[in-house]
Amino acid sequence: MILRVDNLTFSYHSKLVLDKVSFSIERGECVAVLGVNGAGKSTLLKCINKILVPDSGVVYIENKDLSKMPQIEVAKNIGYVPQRTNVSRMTVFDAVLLGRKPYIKLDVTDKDIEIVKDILRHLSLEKYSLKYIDELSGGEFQKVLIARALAQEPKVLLLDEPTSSLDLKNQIEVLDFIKKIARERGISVVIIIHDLNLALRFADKFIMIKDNKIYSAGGQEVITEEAIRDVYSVDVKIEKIRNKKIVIPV
Ligand SMILES: Nc1ncnc2c1ncn2[C@@H]1O[C@H](COP(=O)(O)OP(=O)(O)OP(=O)(O)O)[C@@H](O)[C@H]1O
Repeated sequence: MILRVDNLTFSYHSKLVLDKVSFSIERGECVAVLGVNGAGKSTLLKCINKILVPDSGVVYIENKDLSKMPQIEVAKNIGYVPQRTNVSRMTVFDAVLLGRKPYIKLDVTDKDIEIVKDILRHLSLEKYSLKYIDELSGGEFQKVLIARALAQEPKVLLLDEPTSSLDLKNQIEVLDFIKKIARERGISVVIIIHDLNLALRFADKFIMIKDNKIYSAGGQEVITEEAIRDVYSVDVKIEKIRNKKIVIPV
């Protein structure tokens, strides 16, 4: 088991957001976190990434208590792509190289450069290498953030709506690439994603959050018409095409 969240409770001041949330993720598994706006999904990722400190509960990475881990170790273990971020003006290459920061002692090594080049190539970002990140489109910038997190070679990758600015082709390409790299390198992925059909295509497991708690968790079987009605207050029909579930709002 790579990541274990045990009884995590978090409040902003007196507002309870996460109430005794527990789940675990195996190596190479991709897990989608689902729930309405404001359900606490981003807060959950921030607690896992030690940006926020939970009121109670423990996050374990390979059985090590995250709260006792030095920040540099956290950075080697967890890559995080936030929903919104400000990055100072730099080239795409340098922005992705920043992902190597936890590993760089004195100088950037050939290995660091190779890793960055390889990821840029895989995400079709090579042509933007020397472009400044503030000259990119929203979707291109989102891909750079994903590339930076992958350059970190984390054990756990946390993605907060990483494809929200991407066009359909890029959404599929980027998610397929993340899935492939997760499988090959045994990276566990936790992704917040609003598009249920994209989630069904990408994720091995699903965690549905409602009223500060986990409503249900498991494989595709937890994505049912009833569950979606309960969690999102929306009526949908679930069909199967080529044995894959498709969610259709009715
Ligand atoms: N810094 C903050 N201070 C106080 N309340 C906050 C803060 N950040 C988030 N909240 C509140 O906590 C709740 C959970 O927010 P969070 O961003 O985790 O939800 P979410 O499920 O990720 O939503 P979305 O799908 O809209 O991104 C919301 O009610 C939000 O208003």
